[in-house]
Amino acid sequence: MKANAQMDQSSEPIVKFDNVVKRFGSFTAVKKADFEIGRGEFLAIMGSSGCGKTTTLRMLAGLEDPTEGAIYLDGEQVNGKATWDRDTPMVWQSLALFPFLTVQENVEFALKMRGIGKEERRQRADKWLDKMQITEFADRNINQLSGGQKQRVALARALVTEPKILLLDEPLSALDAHLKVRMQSVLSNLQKDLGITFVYVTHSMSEAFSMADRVVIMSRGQIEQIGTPEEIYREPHNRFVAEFLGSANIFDGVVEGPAEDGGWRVSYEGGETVLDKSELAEARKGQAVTFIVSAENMQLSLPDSGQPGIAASVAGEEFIGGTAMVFLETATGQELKVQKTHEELSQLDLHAGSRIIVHWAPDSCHVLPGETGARN
Ligand SMILES: Nc1ncnc2c1ncn2[C@@H]1O[C@H](COP(=O)(O)OP(=O)(O)OP(=O)(O)O)[C@@H](O)[C@H]1O
Repeated sequence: MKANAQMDQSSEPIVKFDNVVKRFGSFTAVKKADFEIGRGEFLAIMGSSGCGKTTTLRMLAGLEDPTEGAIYLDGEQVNGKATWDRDTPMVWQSLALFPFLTVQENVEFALKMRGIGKEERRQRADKWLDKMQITEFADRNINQLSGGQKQRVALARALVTEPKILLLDEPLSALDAHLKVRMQSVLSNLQKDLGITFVYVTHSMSEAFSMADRVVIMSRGQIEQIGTPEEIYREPHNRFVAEFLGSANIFDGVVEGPAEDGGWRVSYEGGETVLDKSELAEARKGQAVTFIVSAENMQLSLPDSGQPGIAASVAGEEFIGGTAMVFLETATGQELKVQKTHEELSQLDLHAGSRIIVHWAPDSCHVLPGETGARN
C-alpha cells in the first residue's frame, strides 16, 4: 500500500523497517512491516488489542528479533544488536520506575550505567528534572508521587541520555481522563522542543490523532494504512480503517455507467449516487465499488420535502458535545449514522421511529481504494 510520507526529505529516515516479519512459533504477530520514520517525526502506531503494535516497538528497541527482514536505525542494520547497545530508551505503560531509588537516582540511573561521573550525572539529571518541572521532588521516593509526577520522572529518566529516538508504549493509559489530556500536551510540546523522534504505541485514536505527525494503523499484524491524521480521517484506505475510525457510513455499490456531468452513476442497496472522477478515474459498467460518506456529511430531510435519498427510520441518538450522532436504519436493514448540531435536529423534531430521508452531495463520497474492484 501507499504510505503518504510527510517526512523531512532532506535527511535519511532515522528508522527503516524493511519487510519485517515476526513470528512466535506458527503465529505471525507482525506481517511484512515496510515503512520509514523521519528524523524528528512523532509517529503513532495504533490498532486494537493484539494487532502487533508492541511487538513492532519491541523489535525497534531490540527486545525482540525479527524473524525475517531488516530494521535500520540511523542507517545501521540493527538485527541482533542488543538493546543496551542501541540508543532507544522506552517509556512503558507501567513506567517501570525503581521504587527503591529516589526521583533523582531514577533519573541518573542510565548515566550511572554508562559510567558517567557523579558530578556530571547530577548536572545532567538536574537539567531534566527542571525541564520536566519535578525538581522539588528530587529527593522523594517514587511511591510518594502522583500518577502525573511519576510520568514526568519516567520521561526524564528516558531522556537524560539525550537519545535521538524515544519509544513510548501506552504511557498514558493508566491516567485519568483529565491528566491524560494534560500529559498529551506535555509530550507533544516536549517532542517539538527537543526535535527528537517519538514512536508512540496506543490503542487510543484521540491520543494518536491529537499528537502524531503520522499514524500507522495496524490490524492482525498487518499495516493497513500510514498517513497524517488528516489523510487517514479524510481518505481511509480500506474498510478496516473506515470501520476503525467509526465515523463513516460504508456503501457497497456497482457502477451503472457514466453520469451526465462527468463521474460515474453508482447504485447501492437502497439508492443511486454519483461518484466524482477524482474519486474513480476509470470504471466499467458492473464494476464493484465501495465508498464511504462521513457522518458529518450526511444530510437529513423530512419525507414530505420531495428530496430524493434513502428512506430510513430513527433508531436512537447519542450526544457528542455540541452535536449528536443520529442512528438510522434503512428498509433493507442497513445502519447509518448522521452527525448534526442540536439546533438542526430540533428543527426536524426527530424521535425514535421517525421517518427521514438521508442524502448527501456527490463530492462527499470517498472511494475506498483498498477494496477489491474499487481501484482507480
Ligand atoms: N512472546 C510471545 N509469544 C507468543 N505470542 C506473543 C508473544 N508476544 C506477543 N505475542 C502475540 O502476538 C500478538 C501481538 O502482540 P502485541 O503485544 O504486539 O499486541 P498489541 O497490539 O501491542 O496489543 P495490546 O494493545 O493488547 O498490548 C498477540 O496475539 C500476542 O498474544
